[in-house]
Amino acid sequence: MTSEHDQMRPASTSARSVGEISERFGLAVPDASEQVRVTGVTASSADVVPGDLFVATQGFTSHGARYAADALRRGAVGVLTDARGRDLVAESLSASTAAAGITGAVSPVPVLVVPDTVDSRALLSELASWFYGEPARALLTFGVTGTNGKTTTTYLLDQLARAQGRSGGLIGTVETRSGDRVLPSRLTTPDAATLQAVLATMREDGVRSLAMEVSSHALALHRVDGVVFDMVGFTNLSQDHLDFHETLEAYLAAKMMLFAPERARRGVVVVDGPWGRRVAEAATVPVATLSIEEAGASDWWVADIVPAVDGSAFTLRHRDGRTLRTRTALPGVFNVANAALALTMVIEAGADIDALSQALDRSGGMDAAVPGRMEVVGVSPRVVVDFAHNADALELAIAALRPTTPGRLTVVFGATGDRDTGKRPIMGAVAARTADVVVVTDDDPHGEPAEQIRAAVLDGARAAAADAAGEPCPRVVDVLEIAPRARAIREIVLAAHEDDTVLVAGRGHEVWQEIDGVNHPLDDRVEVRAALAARTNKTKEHDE
Ligand SMILES: CC(=O)N[C@H]1[C@@H](OP(=O)(O)OP(=O)(O)OC[C@H]2O[C@@H](n3ccc(=O)[nH]c3=O)[C@H](O)[C@@H]2O)O[C@H](CO)[C@@H](O)[C@@H]1O[C@H](C)C(=O)N[C@@H](C)C(=O)N[C@H](CCC(=O)O)C(=O)O
Ligand SMILES: Nc1ncnc2c1ncn2[C@@H]1O[C@H](COP(=O)(O)OP(=O)(O)OP(=O)(O)O)[C@@H](O)[C@H]1O
Repeated sequence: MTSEHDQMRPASTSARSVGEISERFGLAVPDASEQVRVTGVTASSADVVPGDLFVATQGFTSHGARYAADALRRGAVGVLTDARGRDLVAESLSASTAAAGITGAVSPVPVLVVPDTVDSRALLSELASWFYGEPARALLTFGVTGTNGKTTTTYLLDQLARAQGRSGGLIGTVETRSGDRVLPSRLTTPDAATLQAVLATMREDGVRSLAMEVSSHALALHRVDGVVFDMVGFTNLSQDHLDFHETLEAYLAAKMMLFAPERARRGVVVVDGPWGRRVAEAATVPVATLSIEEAGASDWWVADIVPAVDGSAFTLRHRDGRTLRTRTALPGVFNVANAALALTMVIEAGADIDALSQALDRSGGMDAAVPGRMEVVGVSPRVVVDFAHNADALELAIAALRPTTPGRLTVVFGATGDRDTGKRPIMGAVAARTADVVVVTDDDPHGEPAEQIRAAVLDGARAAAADAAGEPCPRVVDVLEIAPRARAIREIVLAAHEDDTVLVAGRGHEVWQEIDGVNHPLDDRVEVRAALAARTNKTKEHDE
């Protein structure tokens, strides 16, 4: 494989000729090129493997056609692009020839041009799905959308597929998994060409069930147009990603696209909030409703939740009397919501509730561990690493840990640069309203000065801490600023008492911190373990 990145491609694909592609999609192409054989499709020059058709679309930062020379050098046998892209392909090739001299020049390839009336991203989806033989049809497909809980719910769906004896595939923020093959993911939902190649790989690997996260970006940018999910699920909606969607209404509208016949056959919607109720009402495919908060008002609901340090037991009930009692090892009521959604999706997709119940009893419940999601890295003091990176998730994560924290609850977190700036003070305020110690540090600053991001978070935290101090029952909240992040984690873990809880929020499974376009290694779990080890050594030295 010549790609810079690891990727999943099916070992065998039926080659299609350029003539076949141009005819199928009504694209003009020079006659002499019709016999050129295409063996793969990609939208990223860095991912090209020899024989690929390189689909060059207009992006937000550049036009893919600018990378045509790179794609050809890696073995692309054709380029599909729009009218502007055709000119850019020519520019890219002549610039590359000028730079390399005639001997290093890449040979021109057929360029298929998409008419102005056609959306190139939508065409990419349709083309990739057709090219790989509509691989989604070979799988039982589950798609999950919502602001929070997608990753967790897909891991739980994957576990349920395995409990039912089906080999599972997974696509989401943390990783992409086909049978035993695992790759770290670059996006939550991959671009259409990558997605269809992964689905074709799963079909080849004998995977029978797919659990996949479907982000709002993916829906808005046509990444999943080539899939009609057998079952889709909606977790919740709260403020996030407004740098992209601009308004919550537009964000909801993007999520809603999943609940239409073009994208899904059926769905399950958590209706514990106004947004979920709107999704259920406006869906144009049949949906079952699920509530965690209210019994009897929806098709399914959760009852008898018994929370514990190591997860919660709960009962899922249907209005027709069907029930299933099980447990999830993930802490917090919000994880009961994720577990109940996964169960309901599987049951609504046709699983027998009693057989499922027995399978779960045998395996000890829903014990899927999700990397960086409420991951307990230390027990005394308890140190939990979580991916909460918006106000709603942060509040719920802190609330989930409060009942089992005899001492003080500290939260260490920051906000990302260049993204949804409005959520920063809200996150600061939420943290100060719910934790005892708020430590504001850095997340991924991207291209923004880190101190500017921290200042916005601190504004919200300090205002809420002042409010807490003035309440009838005053609450003392310490608000600290410590950077960089590794130092914040180390200092807080070293200073914590044994009965305290430290929540390190926002980065979960991530292993790189991006500052000004440069990736620096940073894994919260590694930093926590190092701080815990330093703590142990300090205690030993003290005892000696
Ligand atoms: C807004 C957005 O989603 N942008 C994604 C989109 O970028 P774009 O279309 O603007 O592309 P571009 O960077 O202008 O480049 C134009 C074209 O040139 C191609 N190119 C570019 C460079 C190169 O060397 N060679 C090359 O061929 C690109 O593949 C692209 O087709 O397509 C790119 C290639 O697939 C993605 O890397 C990029 O994700 C950016 C980095 C991103 O941060 N996306 C986030 C916001 C995102 O998609 N997040 C969601 C949800 C997350 C969540 O719920 O928390 C997700 O699904 O991950
Ligand atoms: N059902 C839920 N409701 C609210 N918050 C949740 C829920 N499930 C998880 N969370 C919180 O959101 C964080 C992210 O969870 P998860 O990764 O499962 O969601 P996600 O939708 O995949 O997020 P992202 O798209 O950003 O990767 C968790 O670490 C937890 O703090």
